[in-house]
Amino acid sequence: MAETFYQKTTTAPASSFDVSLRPPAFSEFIGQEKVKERLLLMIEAAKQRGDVLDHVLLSGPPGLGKTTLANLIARAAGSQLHTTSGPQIEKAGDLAGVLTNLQKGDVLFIDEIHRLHPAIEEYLYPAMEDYRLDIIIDSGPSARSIQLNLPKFTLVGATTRSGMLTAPLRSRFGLVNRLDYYSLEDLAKIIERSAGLLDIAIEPAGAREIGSRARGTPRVANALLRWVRDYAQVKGDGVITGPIADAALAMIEIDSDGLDEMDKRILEAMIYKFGGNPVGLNSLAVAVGEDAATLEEVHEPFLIMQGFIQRTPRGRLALPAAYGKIGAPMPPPPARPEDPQGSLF
Ligand SMILES: Nc1ncnc2c1ncn2[C@@H]1O[C@H](COP(=O)(O)OP(=O)(O)OP(=O)(O)O)[C@@H](O)[C@H]1O
Repeated sequence: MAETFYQKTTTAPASSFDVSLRPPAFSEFIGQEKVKERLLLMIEAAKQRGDVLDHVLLSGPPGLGKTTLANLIARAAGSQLHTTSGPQIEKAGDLAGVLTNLQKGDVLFIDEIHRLHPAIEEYLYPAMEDYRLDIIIDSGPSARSIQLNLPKFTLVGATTRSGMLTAPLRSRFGLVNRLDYYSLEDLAKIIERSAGLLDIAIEPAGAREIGSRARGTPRVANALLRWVRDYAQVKGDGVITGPIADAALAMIEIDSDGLDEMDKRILEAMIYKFGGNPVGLNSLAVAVGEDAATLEEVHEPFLIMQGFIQRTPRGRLALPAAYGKIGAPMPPPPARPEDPQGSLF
């Protein structure tokens, strides 16, 4: 399946390693059962009707398989996949170029669709709804609109920030799917599958050890596997056992819950620098020296899911588990203003 020239994977951090491990069929895609079931049903129904698939939105933190699913949707539908991303479409002309290059039934994958410019997003509405593109050419008094008919196509949008998607865009997707973090069982299966493909000897305990520290994320699991393989080769006999995986991950400071140095720095800043008070995203980003978007898309969802922090209307708050993780004493409970020095009752 050839991919078009405008595929520049500047924003998608998939490496050639990721690509080589990408499941080639739904049957090899582990986990996310509900999402798979819905997609397969939708593909089957469209095939029975001889129709083109409806538009699909995939949301969730990075590395959970959105790009992989876009590939699988195109394959299962027997369609050609075209890939681009929100930031790559800078002008209406870029979008027109992409859309007019499509054939009937093709799948257009737009990664980071929440980063599309609002003016460009508006061109997408009639394209998605009526397979029509209205473009304005020229400006001033000679400005005029021309209408292009597009072939029926399927848009697969991926976003790590579904909250940033505008309501009109979201409502134009026939199916909206949120990908969840993977269970330890599924991650262990993914690691064993990847190890098989890469010819790495691994024991089930080794796969579980890596899986338990992979932040619920297949891309992280595969990256850790690669590191542990190197460690096993140099420090052991090449076989990834539980203790080898444990020692290898300790060496790169990934703890037993999968927290890395940045996660711990975030918890420390919240507790020590901000005194355990609610803190805003930007202040936190400055305090830990990390980009606010990375904090929000990568670290925060994982720390929330693990019960270390909470989002409140006043900002991010460290929970008791965070104090336990970094060995800080819990703050005293706040004084109750409605209970001044000795009430009468
Ligand atoms: N369910 C799965 N089973 C097996 N491997 C998986 C699964 N999901 C993802 N992977 C592997 O994890 C890696 C990352 O997946 P992918 O690139 O699809 O993530 P993504 O969600 O699109 O990330 P991003 O949004 O950051 O591009 C790939 O190597 C892929 O093969």
